[in-house]
Amino acid sequence: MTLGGKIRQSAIEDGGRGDIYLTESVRCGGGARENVWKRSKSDSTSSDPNGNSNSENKTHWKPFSTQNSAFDEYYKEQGIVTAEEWDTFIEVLRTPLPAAFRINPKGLQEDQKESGIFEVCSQFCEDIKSQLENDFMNSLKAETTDGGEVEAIRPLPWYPDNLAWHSNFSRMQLRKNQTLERFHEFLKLENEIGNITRQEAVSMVPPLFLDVCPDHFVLDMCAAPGSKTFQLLEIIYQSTKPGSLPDGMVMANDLDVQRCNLLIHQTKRMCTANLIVTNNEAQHFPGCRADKNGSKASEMEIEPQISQLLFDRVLCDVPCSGDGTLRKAPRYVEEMESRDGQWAP
Ligand SMILES: C[S@@+](CC[C@H](N)C(=O)[O-])C[C@H]1O[C@@H](n2cnc3c(N)ncnc32)[C@H](O)[C@@H]1O
Repeated sequence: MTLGGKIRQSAIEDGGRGDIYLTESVRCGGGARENVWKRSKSDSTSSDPNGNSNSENKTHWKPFSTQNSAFDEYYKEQGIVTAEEWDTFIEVLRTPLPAAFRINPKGLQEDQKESGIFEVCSQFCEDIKSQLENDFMNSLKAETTDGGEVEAIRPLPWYPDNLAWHSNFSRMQLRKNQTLERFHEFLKLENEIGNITRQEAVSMVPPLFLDVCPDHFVLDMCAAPGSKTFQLLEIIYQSTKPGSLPDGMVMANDLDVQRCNLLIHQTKRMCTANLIVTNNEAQHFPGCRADKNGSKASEMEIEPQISQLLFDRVLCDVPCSGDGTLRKAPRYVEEMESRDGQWAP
């Protein structure tokens, strides 16, 4: 399991000292998620039953260390980061990762894009964009004036149609006051029903480079937990008429069956029939037989020489070091150790 898939976390930096405080998302009884702070044992009597945090009780929470000499030693041994770049590297790892999310454009039609008539076919997408541009961009700006940030939220300039957004707020900041909480609730709700997907900006890049068309068959070889699978589905749906299915499809594969489960949970928000989830080793992925032109099963039996299914695009998002996750989950800096030459929590 990669670090990213292990736990959903967010961090907030404590003003002057550079210590990083961590919030964890935990599953509560009814399936709802609530943020809690990690506390030292001696603080057990001062808990806030509502999980609220403020500047008064913040002093009770234990900061996670962002120092680990074994981590430094391991990295220096690899020779990946030069001595001159070392301080910058560590500084970047200590900087919390900005939150980003993408609007699901399902049903946005190319021809309607030109004529400017979006309302009927992609009502949700346009409503969400309008709410972000006309409501939250202004109301959240007021929240950042003393924090020095100019733009609280903004579209990522390199993502088409202003569909991907960057937010300067951490999860804890989003809970700080009513205006931010309203934005937080908006994000949570729209994410739950599939209108937006929270995904790191850098993770949105590879599916864009694939230049996927609505009729493409795409194989996502290391797909869980499914952020890029969801994005690929969005792309194949983007020019499809509402009420009809795209000609393309995504086959999403992962070696880890539990992570396949996560993937299914993520992608069911898309309500699509154009997704197949498989559980195989990518290096031994079996050949698939199917007729892209849509022969019926009965016809396939009559014609067993049906050709091997070829994919138009293959995305292989192989496991990475996971070090970037330290920016979201700084406690791993302290917890990680080198085992058999592998760096793991
Ligand atoms: C970086 S993560 C993929 C993230 C995913 N593409 C996303 O955007 O949400 C790498 C994935 O590769 C899977 N994996 C590792 N070895 C694999 C293998 N031999 N075959 C297929 N999947 C593998 C892991 O289970 C993990 O889910």
